[in-house]
Order: sequence, then C-alpha cells, then structure tokens
Amino acid sequence: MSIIIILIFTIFFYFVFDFLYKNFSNRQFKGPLALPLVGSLLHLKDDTHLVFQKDSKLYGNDGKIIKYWFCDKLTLAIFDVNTMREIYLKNPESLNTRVKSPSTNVIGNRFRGIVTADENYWQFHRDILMKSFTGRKVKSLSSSIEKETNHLISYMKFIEKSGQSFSPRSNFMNFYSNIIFDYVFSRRIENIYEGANEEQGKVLIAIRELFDYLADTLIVNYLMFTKPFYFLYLKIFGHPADPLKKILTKYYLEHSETIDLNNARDVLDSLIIEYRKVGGKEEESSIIPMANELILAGTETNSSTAEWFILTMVNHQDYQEKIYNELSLALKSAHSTTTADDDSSTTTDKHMIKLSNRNQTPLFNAALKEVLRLYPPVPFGVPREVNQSFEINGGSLKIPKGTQIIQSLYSTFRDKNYWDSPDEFKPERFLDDSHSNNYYPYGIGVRNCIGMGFSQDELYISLSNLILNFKLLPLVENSKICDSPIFGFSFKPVEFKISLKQRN
Ligand code: HEM
Repeated sequence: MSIIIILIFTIFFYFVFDFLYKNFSNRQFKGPLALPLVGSLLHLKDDTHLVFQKDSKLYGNDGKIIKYWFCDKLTLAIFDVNTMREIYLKNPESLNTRVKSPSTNVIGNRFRGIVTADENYWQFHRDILMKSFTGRKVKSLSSSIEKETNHLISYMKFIEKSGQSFSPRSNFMNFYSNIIFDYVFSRRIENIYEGANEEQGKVLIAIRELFDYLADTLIVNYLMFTKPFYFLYLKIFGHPADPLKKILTKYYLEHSETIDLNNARDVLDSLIIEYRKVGGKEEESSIIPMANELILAGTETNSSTAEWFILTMVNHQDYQEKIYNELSLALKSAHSTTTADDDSSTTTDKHMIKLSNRNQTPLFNAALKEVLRLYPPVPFGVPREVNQSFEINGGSLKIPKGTQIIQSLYSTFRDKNYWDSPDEFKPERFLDDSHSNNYYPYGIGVRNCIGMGFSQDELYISLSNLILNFKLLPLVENSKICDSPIFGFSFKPVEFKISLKQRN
C-alpha cells in the first residue's frame, strides 16, 4: 500500500515539476502553455502550419521565435526570415547537427547517412557524397531524367486515349523513384506505371512502408524514458526500414563485386570509389544509409512539388496557357537556329524541352519557384539541434545547447512583411531576383539541401514537358481542386485526379 502511495506522490511531483519547468524556464521566449509529459504537442496536432501562423501573431519577440515543448524537447520555431539568417548563417558551428532521436538513429544507422548525420560524422561524408555526384562521367543526370520523362509521357498518352483520369500522386512517386534508382544504382523498374513485377514491387512496397512510418509523429523521439522500450520493441519485431536496407545492401554487394574502379557506372560506384580513395573506412556502414536517404529525400519532396504544380496549373488555366506558349516558342526557336545540314538532334530531341532551354522560359521558372513558395514540401525544414549555446539579437537572446530549431518555412513564405498578397499565386514576383534573400525552400546554412540542383533539374525537365504535351484539366469542367494541404513525411495536397488532353 505504502509503495503505491509513494508512487502516486512521485508521479504527482514529477508532473508539477515538469509543468513548472516547461512554462517558467527560458522565459525570454514565449509560446503556448506546455502540459506535463506531452508539452505543446496537443496544441500542434491539427493543421500545424495554420497553428504556427496563428501563434506567430500571438506570441513575443514580435512572433519571430516561439517556444514549444515537443514532450521533453525544448523547441524554438523561427518565423522571420531575417532572424533565420541571423541564426543559421552566423552560427554554423552551433547548428551543424541534427536532432539525435531514436528514429534518426535507426534510419541513419547510428546518425550516419547525410540527413541524419551528427556533427562528428557529417562534414567528411557529405563531402564524399558531393564528390560522387560531381565525379560521375558515364551517365549524366539529365539523360536519366529525359529517358524517364519520355516513359511517363508515353504512359500518359495511353491514359488519355483510353479515356482514364490521371493520378499525379502514384505516378510521380514512381517517376521520381525510378530516376533516383537509375541514377544511383543503374536500376530502372520497367513498366513501373503499369504495375511493377513481383521483385520490383517489393522495392516499392518497402519505400512506401518507410514513408508511412516517417509520417507518424513518433512520441518516442521526444519522451526520453520510452527509448529503452522502443529499442527493445525493434529488437523483437524489426524496423520498417529493414526491408529497404536489405535490398540496398544487396545492390551494394553486387556493385562492390563488379566495380571497375576507373569507370563509375552510377552514384553507387562513385561512392565506393571515393571511399576507397580514403582507405575504404566506413564504406558499407555509410553507403547504405546514404542510399536510403537519397531515395527518401529525392522521391517524396519532388513528387509533392510536382503534385502542387499540376494542381496549380489546373486551377490557373490562364497561366497554364501562357506557360505552354512560352515553352512551345522556346522549343521552336532552339531548333530554328539549327540548319538542316548540321542538325544532329534526334526526333525526340526536337520535341523535348531540355535544361539548355532554361533561359528562354522565365515564366515557367518563376511558376516553379512560386509553387515552392506557396507549398514548400518541407514546410518546417529538417530540425537541427544546437550543439553549443549562442546568442542573437545583440546578446539579448540566448539559444541554449540541446535546443531543437525548426524553420517555419511555410509561415515565412506567407509573411506579409516580405511578400505582397502572400496567399496568391503570382509567379511574376520571381521574374527578377528581388526575393532571393527571403526564399529558402531547400533550407539554409551549412546543412542545406544537397539535392537542390538535382531536384531543380528533375522538376524543370519533367514538368515543362508535361505542360508541352498535355492540357491539364479538372475532372469536372470549370471546377477547382482543393488546395488544403495534409501532413505526412512531406506537405501534400489531398490526393486528386485530373483529365488530360493531348496537345498537337
Ligand atoms: C523539391 C525538392 C526538395 C526540397 C524542397 C528539399 C528540401 C530540403 C530541406 C529543407 C532540407 C533541410 C536543410 C536544412 O537543414 O537547412 C534538405 C536536406 C537534404 N536534402 Fe533535400 N530537398 C529536396 C530534394 C532533394 C533531393 C532530390 C535530394 C537528393 C537526391 C535531397 C537530399 C537532401 C539531403 C541529403 C539533405 C541533408 C543535407 C545535410 O543534412 O547535410 N533533397 N532538403
């Protein structure tokens, strides 16, 4: 009996202490009331982007920095682009690590990989990955993208002819994962749009399962005392990342046995070559989580952006027509400069927008940027953890070690102080570069997105050629597709379908 009473008192005092600590420490920052154990998570649970926006008007420091508790984790969300620059660009050493949670531990094989890497591991291995991207000579990224774009367009022509509607979600997921697989492992899934075969299907299922797992908020990431139970659970039941890791290990071993060290076939070969140049240290243990993250980061973000772009084009038929005209003109003028005698381009070349057309398509370029502003696929950035305390605001605000920092990209991109009519689609605002200082869809500072150029090339080639080939229409004439977002691993629209009408 007395043990039970002691237990009840202990829990009671823990709750009181936890409540007082969360709400009365770090008082220079304001934020919503934090409850014992869960902190502010209940406050944030629905439509987080909108809650953030409301909070930024309600709380202190002019709403530039707001304090939340993610269970036990002190979290500062940054809502102002100048503050973001001050924090991220002036304090690179303090912000070069990610949050060390159980899930980043498992996905990153003890904080390896790149997205999940800690401060000790990050710089050296990120440099190796960068060299592997730039050091490849055999196959260019643009040829992988062009090849896959042609496959998708052929499939879309079939869909249109057979009178079916087109589903952007599943098709773009397949499209961007096929590009990554081709570029990284020289493996493309044939007939991916029609339905992959059994072995290839396993790869797709493994990727989907991992996305679903990452989309769930894992309370264990923030409640310290649950960690041992979580790791015990994984030991018994396995982790959703295991099936994909197994497949990637197989690809790695195959590459490792057949590699020609003077001739990289793909990024995986390049990585092996770069690791062997420095003595092969941590080769396998680093390459598997890296490859895992490239698939995750490269598929989901691009396919969300493509979905938002299609949705925006369907809802803004006037802009879709203007962009189509701009793209057709760019294609015509590129080929009118080639004479019949010196024309070595293939028929496909003549009908395809390429990276070399970029300067001739300013409105399309601006529309892509505007879509990433309105619907940033990573709306809160990828959290970083402060690994040494620092001060900002002329020393008046101290950011303590161990704090989790979140960039609220969604709110800063819709901030009236920096954007005129922020909720409207106005691509013209990006026709000059007056906004480049306020715009960071790919993150900011030392751990910014390594795949930015990669992603911009993929989005440019794929989406320009879709617009060039098809008029994108709503299923019901003159209707609009709902643009309320839902949260998952990235920021997506509610799933929708569209009608296609082939252009001449
Ligand atoms: C629309 C597409 C994409 C968006 C919006 C995006 C956005 C981001 C953001 C916001 C971060 C966090 C940066 C920070 O902490 O400041 C990030 C990190 C990262 N992204 Fe992307 N990303 C995209 C596509 C890609 C692609 C295609 C790849 C790879 C092929 C990729 C690989 C990575 C990696 C490896 C990191 C971690 C970098 C590090 O921690 O050092 N991303 N991305």
